[in-house]
Amino acid sequence: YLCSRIASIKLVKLPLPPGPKTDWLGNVVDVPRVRPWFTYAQWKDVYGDLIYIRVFGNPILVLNSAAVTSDLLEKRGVKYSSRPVRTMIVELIGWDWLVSAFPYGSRWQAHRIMIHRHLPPNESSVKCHPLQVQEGRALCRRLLDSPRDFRYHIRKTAAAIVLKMTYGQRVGTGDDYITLADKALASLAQAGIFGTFLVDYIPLLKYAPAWFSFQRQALEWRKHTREMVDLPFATVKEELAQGIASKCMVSEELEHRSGSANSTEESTVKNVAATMYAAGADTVVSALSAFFLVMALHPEVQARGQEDIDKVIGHEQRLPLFTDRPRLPSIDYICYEVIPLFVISLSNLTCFVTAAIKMATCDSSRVRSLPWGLNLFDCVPEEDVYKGYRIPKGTTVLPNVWAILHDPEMYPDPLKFNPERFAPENRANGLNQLPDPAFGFGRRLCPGKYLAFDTLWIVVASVLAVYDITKEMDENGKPKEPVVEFTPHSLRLVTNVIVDFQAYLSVSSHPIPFGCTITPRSAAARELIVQTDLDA
Ligand code: HEM
Repeated sequence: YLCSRIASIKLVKLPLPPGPKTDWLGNVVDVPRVRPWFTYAQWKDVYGDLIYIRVFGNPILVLNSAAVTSDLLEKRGVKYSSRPVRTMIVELIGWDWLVSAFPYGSRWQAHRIMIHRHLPPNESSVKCHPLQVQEGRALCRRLLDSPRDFRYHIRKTAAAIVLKMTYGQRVGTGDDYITLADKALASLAQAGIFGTFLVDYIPLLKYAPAWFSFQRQALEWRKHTREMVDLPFATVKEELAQGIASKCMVSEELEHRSGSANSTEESTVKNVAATMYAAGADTVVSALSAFFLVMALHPEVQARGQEDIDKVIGHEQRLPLFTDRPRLPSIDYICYEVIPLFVISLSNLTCFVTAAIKMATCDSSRVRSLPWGLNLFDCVPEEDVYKGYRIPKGTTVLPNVWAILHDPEMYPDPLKFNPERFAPENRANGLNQLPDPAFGFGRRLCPGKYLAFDTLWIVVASVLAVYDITKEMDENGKPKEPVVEFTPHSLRLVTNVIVDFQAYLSVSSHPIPFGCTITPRSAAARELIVQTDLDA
């Protein structure tokens, strides 16, 4: 007992990690509301890779390099994988089913195991490939009919893959679910910012009578949140009872239990399915939108990808398949370089920040990224010591993914959009590592990583095989520069997020609406789009 007392006294004496000065309330005053990750990256020169700040009294530790992120979130994953419970969002509005918001523990683990049954942790989910090929082709068809609606089409593509996989629903019949999910996800956008409601600061207020306005609001949102989880699940259950259910995650899990799932098992299936949609649809939309934007801006990159596709399959008069992938590395490079362009968020901390970024709009200055931010994150459940610093219990940890993916020592000329950086000859000495930090770290690493990347790959390959993406023309026939800015996050679809401190984390960012022209590359390409079977 004495030893542990002495150890804890010693711990208290250890210094906190360095960080900027605080005001008399203990808050850091000069954290910008917009793109704080840039400021954190700049503070690296002054304070180093670990920066400790306080906001509204809450301790926050920013991790500014891949090395410290790996040390804490990966090597000490047991301590650094939890999430704080947020009163308004989780307890009152009912986002208690969102796996990405679960505190670390056995409940999270049971859900995670089920996710891995359907999304293998270290490899592509090959059984999803036919669906992804099909949706890539369907997208090409839709683009032919109404190319100007490309944003709407890619949203359908992303939703279709996750919906079919989880609930066996096709988009069309699944559109109702998309609307339902949008309504629920909108509550995250509106209530997610920590502090929007007083109950975030004073959790005891959750016991306030139902006539309080925040309670009424929470109740209304709760209805949508519950419906998002319950309704599609009930539909699959009903279809199973009638013997007409398609093969999908929910039907497989329920069949596996031969209809005798207990209520805990049933709720695990429900939660996992709804989380996959919440986590997987909007993030992929961000990626695909960013792809169209950079293709309009970088015709030379597009031409290089098309040239490779033509060499590999052009003469076969067909659209790409996953089996072509080993021979089409340039498509992989484009996808890798697109990933740091959009933001995902995740997190129990968050933002609402204007992640609007000026990406390069002209030939000379190409910016490789930006609206990105800090990856989500974890709260420390017990005091820890790292590099001689004390990390207090309850500290929220923010890995600054932007800084990691734009570290000039790792990614030379990091703001240049340059897919070729990922070619083997440019990756010697640990340079230009794949942008894996975009998918998180350690035990909470995104389980949809391979699914997401495969979707991106097949869409990029299919679209480039048959379309040219160019800037729109103005009334004088001159190219119009697309608006190159990113939203702080999608107002309608905020995925994966438990939003916390305003200006501390970015959620999910999309390019703000921009125009581009999408035309078939040739008459043969048009014919190919029309003639190709959707099924691979
Ligand atoms: C480009 C697309 C995507 C990106 C960039 C992305 C990124 C992330 C990140 C950064 C996290 C948090 C990881 C952490 O806490 O360290 C996460 C969590 C998660 N993602 Fe993704 N994701 C994407 C697509 C998907 C897809 C398609 C799915 C599934 C269909 C998915 C399912 C999940 C789930 C279930 C979690 C929660 C994991 C947990 O808390 O244990 N994601 N994602």
